[in-house]
Amino acid sequence: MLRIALPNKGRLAEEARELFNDAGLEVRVRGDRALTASLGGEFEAIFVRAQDIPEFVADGAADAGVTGWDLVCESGRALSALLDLGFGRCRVVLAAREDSRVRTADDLDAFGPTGAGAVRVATVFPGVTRQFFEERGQAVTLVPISGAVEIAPHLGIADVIVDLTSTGSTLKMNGLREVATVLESSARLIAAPGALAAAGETPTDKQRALDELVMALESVLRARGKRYVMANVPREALERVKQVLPGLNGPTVIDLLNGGAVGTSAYVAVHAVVPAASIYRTIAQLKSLGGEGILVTRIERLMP
Ligand SMILES: Nc1ncnc2c1ncn2[C@@H]1O[C@H](COP(=O)(O)OP(=O)(O)OP(=O)(O)O)[C@@H](O)[C@H]1O
Ligand SMILES: O=P(O)(O)OC[C@H]1O[C@H](OP(=O)(O)OP(=O)(O)O)[C@H](O)[C@@H]1O
Ligand SMILES: [Mg+2]
Repeated sequence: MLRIALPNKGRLAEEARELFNDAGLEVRVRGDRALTASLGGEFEAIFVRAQDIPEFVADGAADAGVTGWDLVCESGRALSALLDLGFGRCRVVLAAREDSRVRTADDLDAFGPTGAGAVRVATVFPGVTRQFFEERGQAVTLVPISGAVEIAPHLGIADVIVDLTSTGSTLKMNGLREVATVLESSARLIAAPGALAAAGETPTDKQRALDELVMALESVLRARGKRYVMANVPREALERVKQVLPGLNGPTVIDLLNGGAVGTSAYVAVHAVVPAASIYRTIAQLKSLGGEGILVTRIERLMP
């Protein structure tokens, strides 16, 4: 049995569950507040706080987990990210009051009447923050707090903060200016390196299950940004159509057998996988090349 730790609530919970569902690992919860669930086959989920997942995976309480990279870094544990899951994108940043003189991290050196070392940094990421300033050779005083960090500079308990941002609206709303990026984060699938080989169960079974999980999630993530396009296009426009539809290995071209001999029909069907972001342009280009019966569908999984 491969046990996977998933966030029970908060920013990452819903998208993690959706991704696993899309990959065929349907979360079958026994009740509203159940802490474990079967994912079918040899997979089971435990639902815990995103903050605790790095510890659980590092200690072997779970074989793999889904959590934010920021939390993995903060834990300081040796964990590998097997996959970037693409959601929960945010940054840990250094921010100062808009009305302060601090515009870059270097400005902290000249901060305050007592000089370097006097800068107080409020954060829920003391580990990541300490490492950031250590690497820069700057002495700071950490003010660890557990939430609502943005208010600290206005309360006079800190000069700057290190906190999460994505759209930037919380910083702005609180009169703060982003000064430097400390860390870029997104949700990752994590595992402890070498842990599966040491587990009681036949190591190859767990490792194989984990490999299958990675492949299943990867194929769903790859498919999300793509669309499958089908169209009937004039045979004489085929070369230009190929420019529009590069596809994975170029489009699949299928003869339309409307009574005539193979290779003689005026139209051919073309199928291709294209980036979802430019689908509107692909359709317009196919249209202008005489394309008809254009059909676009989502793809569930994609394995190259
Ligand atoms: N604004 C955001 N945009 C994108 N991802 C975010 C954002 N805020 C947090 N995250 C990601 O989600 C993770 C969990 O944050 P979440 O808000 O769910 O928990 P929390 O508020 O830190 O803790 P809790 O609500 O359990 O007390 C973060 O560590 C980060 O990886
Ligand atoms: O740049 P933005 O898009 O404004 O996002 C940043 C905010 O999002 C997170 O808080 P969240 O909304 O998760 O609330 P929380 O403080 O209860 O965790 C984070 O702690 C920031 O406060
Ligand atoms: Mg939050």
